[in-house]
Order: sequence, then structure tokens, then C-alpha cells
Amino acid sequence: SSLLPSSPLLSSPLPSSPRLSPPLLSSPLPSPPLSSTHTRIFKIIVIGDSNVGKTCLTFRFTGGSFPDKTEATIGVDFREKAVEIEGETIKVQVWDTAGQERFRKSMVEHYYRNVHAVVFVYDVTKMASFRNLQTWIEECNGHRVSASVPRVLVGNKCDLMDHIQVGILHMYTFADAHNMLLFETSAKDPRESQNVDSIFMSLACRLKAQKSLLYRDVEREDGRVRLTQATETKSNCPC
Ligand SMILES: Nc1nc2c(ncn2[C@@H]2O[C@H](COP(=O)(O)OP(=O)(O)OP(=O)(O)O)[C@@H](O)[C@H]2O)c(=O)[nH]1
Ligand SMILES: [Mg+2]
Repeated sequence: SSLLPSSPLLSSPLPSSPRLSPPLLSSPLPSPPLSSTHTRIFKIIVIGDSNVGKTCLTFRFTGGSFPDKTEATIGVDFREKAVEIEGETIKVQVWDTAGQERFRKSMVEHYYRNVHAVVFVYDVTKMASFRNLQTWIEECNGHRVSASVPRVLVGNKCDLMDHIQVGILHMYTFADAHNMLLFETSAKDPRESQNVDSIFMSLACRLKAQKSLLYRDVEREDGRVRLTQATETKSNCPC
């Protein structure tokens, strides 16, 4: 695990440092492509206590498996996966952040800058990791993350059924109070992998929908781009 995205866990080449290229930093949600050569990137950060399984979840989504061994993330690891939604290829760029304070201090500003969605993870077998969510939410709010940025609550390690400390009621109440989508997952159990994918795919669909409502009918007329009213809202989203 490393500050720079040179980790062997990386699924594809990614920006060489957290200073991302201008198109990603310049707009809160990148506009849809007007040509097929431009791929939109959605930046999703994954935060929560150390050891809750953030690295394993992001690896399960981008790499399709559970890593044999992980070390505490230092700074951030980037992982990326191209997904296709309604005919558009979108890059889901997952920022796997460090849970340990000493490994994240200098990076926090980078995490939240122009983020498109936030995934809050806790460990269903550790009540402390659930209680600490309040602190993570405060940090997120403290970095001027807009209320329109979708937030998701993920209770991980649900394969450890005999050790569950955070019941479903806790989870529902919390997610409801904070207007979050919620998922219970296991990064470890392969039978749960679809559920892990759903976390990121549902966000990607939502982000795409947010923008496609505005730009759905982008048309070119006489060489000029014209925006027209959305005429249909039916979605072919795979989620
Ligand atoms: N049983 C079980 N263990 C898991 C699961 N996900 C992760 N783990 C284990 O939990 C430990 C921590 O996982 P990581 O993904 O490294 O945790 P992290 O949240 O990235 O931790 P930091 O990088 O320190 O913030 C590892 O030993 C994993 O093997 C899961 O779904 N089930
Ligand atoms: Mg980690």
C-alpha cells in the first residue's frame, strides 16, 4: 500500500500522483462526452476506520478478488475500473484512503477535492467502527462536500456472522438519518461480490443520471451545441 499509485494491487495505470489531471479537478461532475474519445471519470472516495476492509472492498470491485494480504494504506491508493452504462463507458476511479490518522493527515484535502461520491465503511463486527462514522461524516462535511454528492453506508465483513455487533436496525436508522444508500457486504465471500459491485455501480448510475438529465439531449446544430429539455427519463441502468 502506498501514497503513490504504484501498488501491485492496482488494476490499471492511473495518474502518477494524487494531483490529478485538470479535467478531473476542474468540474464537480465531468460533462458527458461530445465525442467518443473522451471518457468521463467519476471520483469516489472510500473512508472509514482502519481495518474495516476498505482496501479489500475496492480491490474486490476493481480486481474481482479478495487480496491474500493487505497492509494499512498509507495516504491513498487509486484503483480504477471502466464500466459501461447505457452505452457510455465511464471510468470509476476509487480512492482507497487510509483509516489511520497518521497515514492520512497530509492527504485529506486531496481526498475531498471535487469528489463525486463518498462511501463510508464500518465493520459489522466492531461497534467502535460504527460509532466513529459520526466523526467521518463530520470530516466530510468540514470539507465542503456538497449535499448533492451521494453518500453510501457500507457494513463490511458480514461473513463473520457469529461476531456481529452492529445490528441491521442500527444501520437502517443511521442511513435514514443521514440520507444514505446502504449495503451490507463481505469483501471476502465471493458469493457477495455482486453486492460489492452494486455499491459502485449504483453510484455510477446515479452520477450518470444526475448529469444526463441536464445533458440528455445535447445536440449539435450548425456546428453549435444546443441543450434541449429532457424528453424521456427511462433508464437502461444495469443496477
Ligand atoms: N472476514 C473478513 N475479513 C475481511 C473482510 N474485508 C477485509 N477483511 C480483513 O480485514 C483486514 C483489514 O482489511 P483492509 O482492507 O486492509 O482494511 P482497511 O480499511 O483498508 O484498513 P486501512 O488501510 O488501515 O485503513 C484484513 O485482514 C482483511 O483480510 C471481509 O469482508 N471479511
Ligand atoms: Mg486500506
